[in-house]
Amino acid sequence: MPSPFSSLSDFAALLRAAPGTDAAATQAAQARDADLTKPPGALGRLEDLAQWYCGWRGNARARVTAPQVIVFAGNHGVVAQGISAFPAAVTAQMVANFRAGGAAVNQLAAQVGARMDVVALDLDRPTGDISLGPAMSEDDMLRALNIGWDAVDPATDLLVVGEMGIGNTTSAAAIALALFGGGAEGWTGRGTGLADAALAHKAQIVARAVTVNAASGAGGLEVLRRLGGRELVAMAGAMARARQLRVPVVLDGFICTAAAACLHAECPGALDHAIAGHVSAEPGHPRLLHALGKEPLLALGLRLGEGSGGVLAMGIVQAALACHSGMATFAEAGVSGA
Ligand SMILES: O=C(O)c1ccc[n+]([C@@H]2O[C@H](COP(=O)([O-])O)[C@@H](O)[C@H]2O)c1
Ligand SMILES: Cc1cc2nc[nH]c2cc1C
Repeated sequence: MPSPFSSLSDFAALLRAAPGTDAAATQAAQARDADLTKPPGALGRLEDLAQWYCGWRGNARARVTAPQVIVFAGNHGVVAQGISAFPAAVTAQMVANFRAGGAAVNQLAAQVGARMDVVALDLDRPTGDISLGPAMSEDDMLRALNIGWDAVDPATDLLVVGEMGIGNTTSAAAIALALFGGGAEGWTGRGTGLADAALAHKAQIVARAVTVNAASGAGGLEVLRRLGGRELVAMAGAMARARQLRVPVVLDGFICTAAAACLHAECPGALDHAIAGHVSAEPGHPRLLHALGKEPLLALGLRLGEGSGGVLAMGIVQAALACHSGMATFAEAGVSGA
């Protein structure tokens, strides 16, 4: 199928024209919820989740039957500045591990019955060092957006986009700083486990990246092009495709949320089909979720990426829909109402 966008402004127009929820399905799901054999509200956030999901799927009695996780991988020129505890070679090595089934996300995807795809983006051609200039050209960004867009299975009904990219917490922190301001220190964390001395240096690199790229106040897609990585761009492309298909998205950690925040900055409402799966231990993540108005489902101290926290939260969404769509009503079960 030919790409539906051939410029960043085409892509932005697609975001603005994206579909919303089905109000009738939401209403019918609310009515069903009120009839189920439980005290009103007793399933807490599971009830909100189920109604939200039914609205996006246009089905008042929906279930999650075809979840998908896509792990995008990219390499980052800024690694040359000494901002990660691990060498860039680990990105490709972990891609091999994902493909062999040996990573954490492989085990978690199997737990929830999710299809898992691994997409490596030009690992032997890292992005430009963002502390010196833009990460990528518009052409490069369009390629990565298209790769993300095409990676979504049109038959999926719940999507997690995960990532692998040594150095990408520096990109994510720079994106957060450019979009939401404040000091670089507040958005900069240890990533894979940086020591104290290197952490202060990393915050300086984050601040420099935003200044050098004049990224504060630039549009969301421009911020993503100048400060992102190919895996972040592909995640944004996949999340936009999911929206077009009315497929709900579960966000993962700091990097995934930074990619998502660029869509939100470009087009407010672009993340209405997305929920926060978890809050990671990276200190910028709770701040970013707060800025996006997203309440995480889980808080387990994860700081792995790969889609791991998002996939765990998929299990909660599946459970919410199993209750909503499988429970008996008071009338069906012969249970007396209040
Ligand atoms: O998801 C998160 O919140 C998260 C927090 C810290 C690290 N990571 C993962 O660690 C890698 C980036 O860390 P770093 O230190 O190399 O920037 C990348 O592969 C991410 O998947 C992920
Ligand atoms: C080993 C390793 C696994 C990862 N998975 C996601 N990011 C990662 C970073 C490292 C270093």
